[in-house]
Amino acid sequence: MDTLIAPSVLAADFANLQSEIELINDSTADLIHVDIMDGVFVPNISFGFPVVDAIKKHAQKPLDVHLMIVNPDQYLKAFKAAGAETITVHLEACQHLHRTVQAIHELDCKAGVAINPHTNVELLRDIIRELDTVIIMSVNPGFGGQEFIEHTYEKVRNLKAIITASGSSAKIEIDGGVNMENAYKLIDAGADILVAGSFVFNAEDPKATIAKLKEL
Ligand SMILES: O=C(CO)[C@@H](O)[C@H](O)COP(=O)(O)O
Ligand SMILES: [Fe+2]
Repeated sequence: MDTLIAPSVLAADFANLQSEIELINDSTADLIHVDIMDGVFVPNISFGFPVVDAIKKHAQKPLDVHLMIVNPDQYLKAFKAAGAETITVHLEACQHLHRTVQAIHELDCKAGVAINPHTNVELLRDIIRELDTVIIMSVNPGFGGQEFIEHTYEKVRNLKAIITASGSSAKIEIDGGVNMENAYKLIDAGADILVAGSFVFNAEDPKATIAKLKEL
C-alpha cells in the first residue's frame, strides 16, 4: 500500500488558514491532520470547533482528527458534525476504550486510538480488530516541532506483528518529529500513514516536501 501523508495544521500559519488548507488541497497529501489539545490531557491548548469548522469549509481532503483531550466521549458527536472523517482518541484518556471506539463507529467515522511514547503496544492486542488506525506518538503529545523518539521503530514493528497475527486491517500512523531521515525507516518498519507538521510547514516549499515524503 501507498504510504499516506497527513500534514498537521498545528504547524500552519493560523492567520492565513485558508491558503494553508488550499496548499494541502493542491498537494499530494492524503489527509489533513487536526490536533485538538485541551490543556488538561496535554500541557497545551490548540484550538476548538470554530477553527475546525473553518478548516472543513476549505478542505478537499478528509479530516484526521487527533483528540488530545480528557472525556473525549463528550465531544465525539460535535467533531463528527464539524466534519471529522477519522476520530482518534488517546488510550490513556479513556476508561472504557472499547465503548468509545464503538461510539465513534456509530457516528460513521473511522476510529483511531493513539498511544503515548510510554504506552506499550501490547495494550492494543484486545481491541486491534475494532480499529481503523493506531497513532503511535513519536514525541510526547502537546507540541509540534519536537525531536523524534528513536524507540518508535521498535514499537511499529511490534504493533505490525500484533496486527498481522490478529488479522486486523488497522493502519499504523506515526505522529511527531517525522522528517525525511526517519520517514523511510518508519515505512520500512511498517508505518502506513505519516503525520508531518513543522517539517512540511517550515519548509521553503511545503508542497514539494509533501511530494518527497509521498514518493518514499
Ligand atoms: O499531535 C501532535 C503533537 O502532539 C502532532 O500532530 C504534531 O502537530 C506534529 O508536529 P511535528 O512534530 O511534525 O512538528
Ligand atoms: Fe497529532
